[in-house]
Amino acid sequence: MLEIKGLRSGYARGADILKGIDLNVTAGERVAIMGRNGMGKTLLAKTIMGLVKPSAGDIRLEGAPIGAMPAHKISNLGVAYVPQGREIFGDFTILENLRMGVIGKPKLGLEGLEKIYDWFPILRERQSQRAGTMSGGQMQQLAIARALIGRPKLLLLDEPSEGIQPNIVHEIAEKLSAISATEGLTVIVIEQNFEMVEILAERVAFLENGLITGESPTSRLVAEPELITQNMGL
Ligand SMILES: Nc1ncnc2c1ncn2[C@@H]1O[C@H](COP(=O)(O)OP(=O)(O)OP(=O)(O)O)[C@@H](O)[C@H]1O
Repeated sequence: MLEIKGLRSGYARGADILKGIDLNVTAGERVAIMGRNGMGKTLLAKTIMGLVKPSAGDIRLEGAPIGAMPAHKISNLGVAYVPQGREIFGDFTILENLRMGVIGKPKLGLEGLEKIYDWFPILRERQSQRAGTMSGGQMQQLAIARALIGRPKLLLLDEPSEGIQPNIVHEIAEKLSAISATEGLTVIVIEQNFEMVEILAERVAFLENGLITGESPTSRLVAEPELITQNMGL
């Protein structure tokens, strides 16, 4: 459903950090992108989302070229992004934050809210409270829920385990796997934390020096964990 070929991209003109990314993700698949800090994982997510324009290469979503599209159009085609750091509006209530997930989507209202609340019951319980009062794990659930309420086909997550306690990391990974399985949601997760990757992703692609330098089924990395450090150039 997502085909990336020869993708080059950078934050500054003429300084490409991604130097020819090739990556194919099939519908309903859950793929993790792992790599050392500063390798351009966030840039890859931002480029797929249309927040940074590629300087070369091709990105296709279900066959349609999206590389030159602005972010709101890509969002309307069914791609959602949960950024690193979550970007929750702490002064707004949980429900108000969820409403933001359907802004700019004229065909969607809050009809998906009950399903979202069934997936993340803490958000139902606390819907009228200010989001800034929640724990890191609860805020991450809210950020994911805000992305899901727009009914994406492809969900991009950037370091969702950051700043979250291990038991909540497991819970979020299991929840996302279940949602992906029941809804056919395709997931690309940028993640350094293998505990989340192990539960959530079926396959790992390693990003090193601007290229995808290796790929492996997650099960193989569980059996041979030394492959993780080798592939990450550590
Ligand atoms: N807004 C920006 N303008 C210019 N350079 C940037 C900007 N944001 C990040 N960079 C640099 O671009 C490179 C790639 O950053 P990016 O955040 O995409 O990597 P990453 O693999 O996601 O790293 P991390 O795991 O630390 O978030 C890094 O060297 C970073 O310092």
